[in-house]
Amino acid sequence: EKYKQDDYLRTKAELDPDLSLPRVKTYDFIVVGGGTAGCLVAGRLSEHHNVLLLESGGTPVPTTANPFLNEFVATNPAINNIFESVPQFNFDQEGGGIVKSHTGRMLGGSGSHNGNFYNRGSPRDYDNYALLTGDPTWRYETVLNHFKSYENFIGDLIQEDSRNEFYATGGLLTVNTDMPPILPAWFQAAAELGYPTGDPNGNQTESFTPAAMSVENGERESTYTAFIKPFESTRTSLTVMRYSEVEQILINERKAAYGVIYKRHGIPQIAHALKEVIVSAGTISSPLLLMKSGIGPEAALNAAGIPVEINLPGVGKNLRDHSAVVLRFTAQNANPALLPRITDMEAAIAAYQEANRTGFLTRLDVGPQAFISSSRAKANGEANWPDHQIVFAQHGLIDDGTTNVALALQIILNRAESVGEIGFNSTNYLNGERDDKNLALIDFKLFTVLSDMEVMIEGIRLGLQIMENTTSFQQMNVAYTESTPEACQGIPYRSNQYWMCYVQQRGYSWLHIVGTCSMGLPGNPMTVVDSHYKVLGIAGLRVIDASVMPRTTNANLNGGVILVAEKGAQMILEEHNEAKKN
Ligand SMILES: Cc1cc2nc3c(=O)[nH]c(=O)nc-3n(C[C@H](O)[C@H](O)[C@H](O)COP(=O)(O)OP(=O)(O)OC[C@H]3O[C@@H](n4cnc5c(N)ncnc54)[C@H](O)[C@@H]3O)c2cc1C
Repeated sequence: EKYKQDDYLRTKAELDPDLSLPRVKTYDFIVVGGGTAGCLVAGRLSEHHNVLLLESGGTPVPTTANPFLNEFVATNPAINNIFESVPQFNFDQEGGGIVKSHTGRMLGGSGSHNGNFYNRGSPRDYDNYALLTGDPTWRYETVLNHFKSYENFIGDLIQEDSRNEFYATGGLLTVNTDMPPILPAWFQAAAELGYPTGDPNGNQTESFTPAAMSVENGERESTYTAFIKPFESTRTSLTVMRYSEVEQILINERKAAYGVIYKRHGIPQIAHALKEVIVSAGTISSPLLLMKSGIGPEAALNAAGIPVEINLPGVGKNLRDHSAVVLRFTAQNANPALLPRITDMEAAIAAYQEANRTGFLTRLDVGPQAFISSSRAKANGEANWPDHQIVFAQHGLIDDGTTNVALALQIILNRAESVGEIGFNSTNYLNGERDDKNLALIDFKLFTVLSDMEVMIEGIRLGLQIMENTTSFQQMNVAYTESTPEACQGIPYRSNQYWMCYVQQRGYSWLHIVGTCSMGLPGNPMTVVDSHYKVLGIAGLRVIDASVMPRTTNANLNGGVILVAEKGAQMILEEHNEAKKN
């Protein structure tokens, strides 16, 4: 609230004396949304062009910097948009089936409140994008150069001999490895079950791996801290406007985008773009902004009374997500060397506050992890393209004087075949509603494809094996402690039917949503943008964020979104430099 008030006073002083008429200012590029993708794109383009970045939130609060405190910042409505889904019937039934998606509303976006897990995904994910778009530059061997250009990889590796091929230092965003004391036990469990060990990035294959994190010296690295914050006060070609909500993209009679209408602290403003408007408002708000501007499925636009600029039926469709369940355990004979806990909180905080931060609070609060190929993946000839992920977590981090330590495994289905959508609430729109939270009809539809449920149950069974059937964890006397959901009472315990019921009751969205402005082949009716992110049928307009990814990657998403943004920024710079030369 203080940040907002300070920014409001600055805005008022700047716009005084005339607050009644919108100002019109002109830039080369306008970037809508300063989240994971938008901050990188605005930062990179402003190295060469005059750029306006419009973000509906403000500067991230200091609490966002600590990797351990993400749960306190991820759900606070002052800095997040909290969207409610339409009722879901295949998961989250114990929670009422209304899923709350909390996406960051601040510079850095969801990358300023997320868990700091950093995974690129599988090379096969990008090879698949090349197939889906018909553009070979999406193949991993090519996008690897983009990963290397923005990453500053300073972490340890399990496969040290792969360092030169897959990693680079010198990029603006630091990536590190989290090596918790439990890692050797995790790897031993892998060996007992016949799985290899490896690294999560580089060349992800079926393996147990450490977690990688976007953390430097104990502080969160986001695209805001890496690409905007260090340059904002000195780079005159970069203008960042906070608390600035874009309401509409301006499109002329030649079907070219030439600017945006936005409200800065509620004060109407207009900005014009000489070159391009780039929408980076995230998987929920990007399709909504397109629809508010007349770009989307004709029927939905007609129902809302919005003049149709172009009929693109794919806008809001193809919602893809990671679906998850958690299994809880207790280590009844925990080895404190492997599962250390904080015995002195003040000492832990003091260690964190040293110039060279050390200790518990510099680490991730979850990890290590495993990437597994299900029997469905194997039957599809994709043994080398894992489709689920298992993430270990130690809870109860503060020592309570007992040897009992709470543990959990998250089982995540990363390459789900179930497809959802984001519809447009035309009734609310006709009633004058413009807030995305009241316009989005989010329908995840997770687990609507039966084989997704089967893969999830396979993952659950593997999770139980890791904890219950390996000497590694049995030495700690690990026991499964999750209660039976009420709706599943009476179903034979641990049968497939039981786990199906369990998933329906307690399954949840991992909030790694993509695909609602999907890249694709031009002839595909679901395609919204081409492989260069250009909106079909409208000149001067691109979408660059998670919404253009046609499928989720096989891992936490942020690394993939940063890649999408870096590739986009390089493409735009090349195209406009070429244009200048010509
Ligand atoms: C709770 C949560 C935890 C996650 N944890 C992880 C993790 O540990 N590791 C990982 O890799 N990934 C994680 N993710 C996923 C990852 O953070 C997101 O996929 C990624 O940040 C999406 O980037 P984006 O640029 O598409 O959107 P966002 O980062 O969400 O950015 C969109 C931005 O646009 C702004 N905006 C929206 N509408 C407008 C408008 N009309 N005008 C102006 N501004 C607007 C928003 O305020 C926001 O800042 C998590 C996501 C969530 C929600």
